[in-house]
Amino acid sequence: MLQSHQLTFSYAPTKRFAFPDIRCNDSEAVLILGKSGTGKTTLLHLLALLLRPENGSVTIDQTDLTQLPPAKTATFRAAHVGIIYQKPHFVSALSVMDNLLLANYLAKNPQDKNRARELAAHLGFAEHLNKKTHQMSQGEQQRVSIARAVMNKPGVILADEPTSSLDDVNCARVVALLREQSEQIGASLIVVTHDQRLKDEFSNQVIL
Ligand SMILES: Nc1ncnc2c1ncn2[C@@H]1O[C@H](COP(=O)(O)OP(=O)(O)OP(=O)(O)O)[C@@H](O)[C@H]1O
Repeated sequence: MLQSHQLTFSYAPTKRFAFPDIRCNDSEAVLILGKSGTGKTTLLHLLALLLRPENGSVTIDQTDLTQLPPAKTATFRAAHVGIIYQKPHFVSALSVMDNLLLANYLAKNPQDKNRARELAAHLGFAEHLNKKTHQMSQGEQQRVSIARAVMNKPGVILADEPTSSLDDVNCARVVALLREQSEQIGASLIVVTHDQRLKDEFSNQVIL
């Protein structure tokens, strides 16, 4: 379960954001819609504590992230939050398999090759596990991103514009996979986007 309360953030005194509260129960999904520049990525980064809010709190599975000592934040995030970025960030020197296992390592969990193989088979990139990520198409890379985000069965999945660069077929496929994976592990799924194609896919919506 994810809940934010009265989050505010400033990049500069003239650029201040006060965000609506977000609540997303286990196995549920919330779509956060907004035009370019309304602060969608900023909000997502606050929810993951990649940015520290000026005020307010972010609670994930009963832990208030804003109260965690900085040294514990990265490990908590790695174990409890799966993040899918608009453009996937991988370690280019590593294989697809090792990029997936890195998620386990960063969360201080045992490396689970079987889970990586299962996810790859289910998400349709089993034959690419030994490749480097740059040898895959954008749609394939997006599916690897989803697999990496759920490697540790996190309580929360945060997706930043997961579909904006995809065609309609891959857009529908990525949404279906995100929902299916989050329901399977009982995670809260938060998607931020300006992609109007997703409007009809989610009943819980927050407009920025
Ligand atoms: N590091 C930064 N320093 C100063 N201003 C920033 C910084 N990052 C973002 N901004 C500004 O804050 C505002 C919100 O940015 P943000 O990336 O959260 O918007 P967004 O809604 O995700 O936009 P888009 O849909 O275009 O990705 C923008 O006006 C942006 O210029």
